[in-house]
Amino acid sequence: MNEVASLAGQPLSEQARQALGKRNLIFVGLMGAGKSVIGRLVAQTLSIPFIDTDAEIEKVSRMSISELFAAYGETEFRALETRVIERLLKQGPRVVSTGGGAFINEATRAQIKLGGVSIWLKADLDVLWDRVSRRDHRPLLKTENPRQTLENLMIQRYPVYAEADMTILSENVRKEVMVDEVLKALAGLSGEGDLAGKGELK
Ligand SMILES: Nc1ncnc2c1ncn2[C@@H]1O[C@H](COP(=O)(O)OP(=O)(O)O)[C@@H](O)[C@H]1O
Ligand SMILES: O=C(O)C1=C[C@@H](OP(=O)(O)O)[C@@H](O)[C@H](O)C1
Ligand SMILES: [Mg+2]
Repeated sequence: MNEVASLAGQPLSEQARQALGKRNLIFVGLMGAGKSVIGRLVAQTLSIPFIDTDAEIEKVSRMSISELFAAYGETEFRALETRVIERLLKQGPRVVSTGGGAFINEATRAQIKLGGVSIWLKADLDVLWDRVSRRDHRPLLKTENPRQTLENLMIQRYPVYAEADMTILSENVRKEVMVDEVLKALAGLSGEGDLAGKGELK
């Protein structure tokens, strides 16, 4: 009997947790995809510690993301983001929700690929815009036409996010439904698949 078959009959959350094993679970995707919110809920469901990289960056720098961008610029922010994520991924297993640009940075992407199983939360422009336009704390969207900026980022970034291990559509469904989608995808990580052993913490 393979690993998946032996897990059948157990609650989905338990199947997902066992399939993930000692690996980190890392959410990537554009602003508004739901990485922070869904990541936290998935972590609670799996009883695995949760960390949001933006929150961690704000903690270590004692500045908000907007303040960091304003004071040091995006390049410095990315360097800090890379260092923080490298450290966090070594402390797993954790559910790690990244900021939208993290996976686009080559060094950070390489760490994420080595450090666990990545999930791209993919959403269309209308869904993202509806969500991000309700708040104004995202420095990259402080432009004359933020919807156009978001669309440009989609065009640039979607081919890169597609390198994540798994893709889940983020739609306007209840958050619990999104969590279930994630658990189902994880439960499908069989002991024999391409992702077996990938990102296993030593
Ligand atoms: N499935 C969903 N249904 C409704 N609202 C959602 C859903 N997922 C996320 N949101 C909302 O969208 C906004 C952005 O979510 P957030 O997790 O901060 O995205 P990200 O971290 O990817 O930028 C939040 O207000 C959040 O509550
Ligand atoms: O897409 C990006 O480059 C960014 C996304 C933000 O995180 P969320 O995706 O959680 O909003 C935050 O890291 C920063 O404003 C930059
Ligand atoms: Mg976030």
